[in-house]
Amino acid sequence: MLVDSSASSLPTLPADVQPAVLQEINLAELRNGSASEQQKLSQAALNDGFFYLDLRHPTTQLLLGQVDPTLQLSKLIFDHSAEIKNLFDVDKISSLKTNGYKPKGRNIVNKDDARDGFESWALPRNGILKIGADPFPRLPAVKEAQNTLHILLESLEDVAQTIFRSLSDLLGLAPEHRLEAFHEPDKPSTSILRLLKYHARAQGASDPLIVPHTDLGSLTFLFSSTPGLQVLSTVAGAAPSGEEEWAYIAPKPGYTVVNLGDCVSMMTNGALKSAVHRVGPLPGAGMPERYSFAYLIRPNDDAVLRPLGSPLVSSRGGGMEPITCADWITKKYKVLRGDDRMRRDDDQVMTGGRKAFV
Ligand SMILES: O=C(O)CCC(=O)C(=O)O
Ligand SMILES: [Fe+2]
Repeated sequence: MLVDSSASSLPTLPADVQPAVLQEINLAELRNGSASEQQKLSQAALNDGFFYLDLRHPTTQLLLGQVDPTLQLSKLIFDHSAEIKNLFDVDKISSLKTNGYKPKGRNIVNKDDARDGFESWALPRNGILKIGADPFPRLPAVKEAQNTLHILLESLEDVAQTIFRSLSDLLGLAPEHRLEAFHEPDKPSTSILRLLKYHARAQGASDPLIVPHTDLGSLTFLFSSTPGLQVLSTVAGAAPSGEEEWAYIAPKPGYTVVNLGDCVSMMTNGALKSAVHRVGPLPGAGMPERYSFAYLIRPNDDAVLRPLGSPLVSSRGGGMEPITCADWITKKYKVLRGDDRMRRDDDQVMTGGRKAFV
């Protein structure tokens, strides 16, 4: 069966669940310099770390048109036998985990070593956009989808530039410190398209399917038509205590869910928020089978992450040692894989110290 994000048979959030209330930003208007859209982006970036981006304008139809074909590719890929998928084991074929397959259960979801409930497949932005000379071993199905993937990534790179411009204006950054200068579209980076398949789980188990985490990148564009994504709330709409601090982010057709990641948070000493999120079962309904994909934009390979000079960026305390994105990837994956269990700074690495990684 083909994946069709408009299919009415897809699960929805139970009616009594109050979803997170996020800013809704119109991309076409943001591009045109709309003050109200810039204001909403500032609010989202300084407070929530998550927002909805409206892609329904005629100028973004081409991008939106690649969403279902990408979900179809994802289904095709995960339908391969374990034997074939394991030939592309991400931990064997890619040192920085930018290309290949991760089977279900390889990552931890808590400090007791419980294991995740999803398969994922990383596709390297350098390979798809033909930047640099890294080898790009891939399945025939990926080769055949090259046109879709190229349009998807090129379009999202362009959207990211619009967001970086607006955030750099907000921060009042000097030209050489502007976020665009760290994310040049024609320079190599460790950006990836991550395809995800969550396995169905019967009602009852409460463990998340993916560990509470902040994203290892600068900006993430998320696409899924099935609920399950949750944000640890500073976001309006979520209750203030206990389990209920997790608010579901309802899928919104025609929109992408965008979140800020570790890199921009580190570059602004936490002024730009990288929100903790996870994927969990639906209340009273267990976990439905769920496909999603995320494009994680990361800084260029030569960028060093350290706080930038801005009136909004505090130069005091809380900042981390300067680090390259490659070193951050290595450090974070050690925690994620459970290689380096129970270190004192695990929660810092996984969730920016939000104590959500328990
Ligand atoms: O599947 C989702 O909705 C979220 C995936 C995610 O958080 C990630 O890939 O970093
Ligand atoms: Fe994430």
